[in-house]
Amino acid sequence: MAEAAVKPQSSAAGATRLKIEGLNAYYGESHVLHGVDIEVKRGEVVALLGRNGAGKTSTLRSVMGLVGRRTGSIVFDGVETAKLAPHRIARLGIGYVPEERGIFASLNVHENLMLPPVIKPGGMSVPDIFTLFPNLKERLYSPGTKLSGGEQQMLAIARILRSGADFILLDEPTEGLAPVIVQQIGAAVRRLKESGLTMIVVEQSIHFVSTIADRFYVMEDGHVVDAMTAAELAANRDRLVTYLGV
Ligand SMILES: Nc1ncnc2c1ncn2[C@@H]1O[C@H](COP(=O)(O)OP(=O)(O)OP(=O)(O)O)[C@@H](O)[C@H]1O
Repeated sequence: MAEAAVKPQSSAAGATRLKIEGLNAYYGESHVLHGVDIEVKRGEVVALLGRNGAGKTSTLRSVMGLVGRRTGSIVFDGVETAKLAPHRIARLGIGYVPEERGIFASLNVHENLMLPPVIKPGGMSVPDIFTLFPNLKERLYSPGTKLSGGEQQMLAIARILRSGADFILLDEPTEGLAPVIVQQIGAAVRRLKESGLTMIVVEQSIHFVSTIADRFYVMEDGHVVDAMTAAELAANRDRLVTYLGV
């Protein structure tokens, strides 16, 4: 990837980009998040771990404003976003890659790639995207239906990078993918981090995120029950495995 592919913001590295405090979220009558507290600093890759139904996806959706209702505080780059509409939140530079990937089956790779509007200057150029994910260049005119799971995941990430988002929410990016593709996604995440992007990655297993994340939060029953740094991971692996039931 060329150096200018994703321009790091000028503000100091290590400053807080996202601070979630006392977040509660509801789908209709269903109260799914119960006081989530999470902080992400500039340039970090932060993993959200937890079993099925722990509230990881709901946390990402709350950051984007995509849950029915949310209370508490979600400050992004100094802006309180808890009451903002999803399109306003996206324009601040937050990009969401959902678990289901959302590739349009009837559109080809190029059309899918060009679909989202550019929301912020400094997004990745198409040549740089092809350097990051060469598979996409080879499949440029293949329809969405013909793509493998790995190609769909790469396209879903690429589409968000082109939009100029520099804070990326990745929901279970490796789900159902072969080990060799998981390695490619991991390498891409590391390169994006080197370019200055900040990311939250949701996963159910520690295997993938232990190779990419700086810090880990563990969720259970709609709130954060544990947190650790990458340096603390090895000493706490047994505890993590118990949380995750693996
Ligand atoms: N649209 C919805 N309507 C009602 N309840 C929901 C909805 N989406 C999720 N939930 C509930 O919210 C809780 C948290 O789900 P969430 O998807 O955030 O968990 P998760 O940790 O991401 O798990 P998964 O890996 O299964 O996505 C669960 O009890 C789930 O059943």
